[in-house]
Amino acid sequence: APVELHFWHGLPQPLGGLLEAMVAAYNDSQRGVRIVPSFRGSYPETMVAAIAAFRAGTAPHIVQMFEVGTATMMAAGRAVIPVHELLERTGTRIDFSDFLPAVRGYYQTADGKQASMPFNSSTSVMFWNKDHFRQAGLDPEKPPTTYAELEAAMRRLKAANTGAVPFTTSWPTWLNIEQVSALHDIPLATLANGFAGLGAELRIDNPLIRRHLENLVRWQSEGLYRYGGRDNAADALLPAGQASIVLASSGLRARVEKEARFAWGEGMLPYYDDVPGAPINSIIGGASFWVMQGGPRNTRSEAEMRGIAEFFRHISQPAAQAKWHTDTGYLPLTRAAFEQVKASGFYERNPGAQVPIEQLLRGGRMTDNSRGIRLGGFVEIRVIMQEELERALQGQQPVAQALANATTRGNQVLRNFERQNRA
Ligand SMILES: O=P(O)(O)OC[C@H](O)CO
Repeated sequence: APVELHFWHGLPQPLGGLLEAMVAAYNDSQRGVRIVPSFRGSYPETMVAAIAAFRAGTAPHIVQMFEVGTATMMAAGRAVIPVHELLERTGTRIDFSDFLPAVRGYYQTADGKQASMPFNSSTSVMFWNKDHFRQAGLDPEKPPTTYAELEAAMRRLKAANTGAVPFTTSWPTWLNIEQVSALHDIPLATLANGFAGLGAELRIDNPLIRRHLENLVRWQSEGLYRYGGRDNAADALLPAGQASIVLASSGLRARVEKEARFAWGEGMLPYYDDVPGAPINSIIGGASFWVMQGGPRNTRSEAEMRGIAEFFRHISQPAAQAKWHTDTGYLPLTRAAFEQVKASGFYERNPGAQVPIEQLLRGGRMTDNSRGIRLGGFVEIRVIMQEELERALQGQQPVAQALANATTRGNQVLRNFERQNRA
């Protein structure tokens, strides 16, 4: 009988279905392994469930974890089998040198060892409703590129009475704090956003982030911006025709393709053009796959380890990568897959689908501020930032207060994490 491997994921539809179809095709392609996928709710819910299951001795073999949980998983000790160890122990070769450095590096330890298996990496982009642009007398083929242009476009859209709010952002902190910091080459935290070790402190209370969040509050009061809720809740607004411009994960493309009943485009994130040197590259989002022990007294067998390693080798191949990228809008993670998709003419047939890659390479100089974020307890810190931002948007506190509070509370989480992990 084949080895059965449990795989928990956190992707909503239609992405979850595409992921499960990928797994089903793999199951059909060989006899040794059967992977059993199961949807466990949002990324944060999946993370909490996997950690609790480890304690109970019932953890899945593989769990999909968003990038925000990376430092936490790296510190999870015995619960996790690092990918480099899995590959060594099973004698499996995966050529990580062909992976995009921004992706591979996000999931590597300080000494360059692969901790988790990159899979659905995204970056954030802009989707816009071309029909609404036409109604507003805007060029539907020219999305705003700067925040000044965005504001002008929002006013035109509002005046056109399209029935939709002009602008919204999904993943509120990813888009409005984390990506804004990266694009403008400004630190989110000290110690290279945490990559240089424990002991980092938040630096989000700075003039650029204050200015941006104050803009959101102002735009909201003028009916130009709508806060769409925490995490990916605002994803629904663009495909439903309820928002004309959304900043969201490039992985939203699959849903827009499926649900939008209007012409739409995919473009780069806007930036503040009076910030010298901006914009540089955006950071990745999305998730990677972590290998877990079953529990404190439930370790994996050699056959299970071999099965997981084989599956990881399979998903690193150009064919699997290219299919996932073109089906969903997530990045092609290897150069080989990108070349294959380019040669197929896919980007000519699907304008905008190359934007995430171009934006990830924009500026050509990744810095400590645009490499990514490696902060312990970042899942919790995001909740704190969302809470404080919400209070500002509800008029309960000025943005300056929200940033001061988020910094104090977030730094407390960082200090606790440091204390628990220094030993
Ligand atoms: O929607 P995803 O999968 O690209 O994830 C978006 C963010 O990275 C989550 O932190």
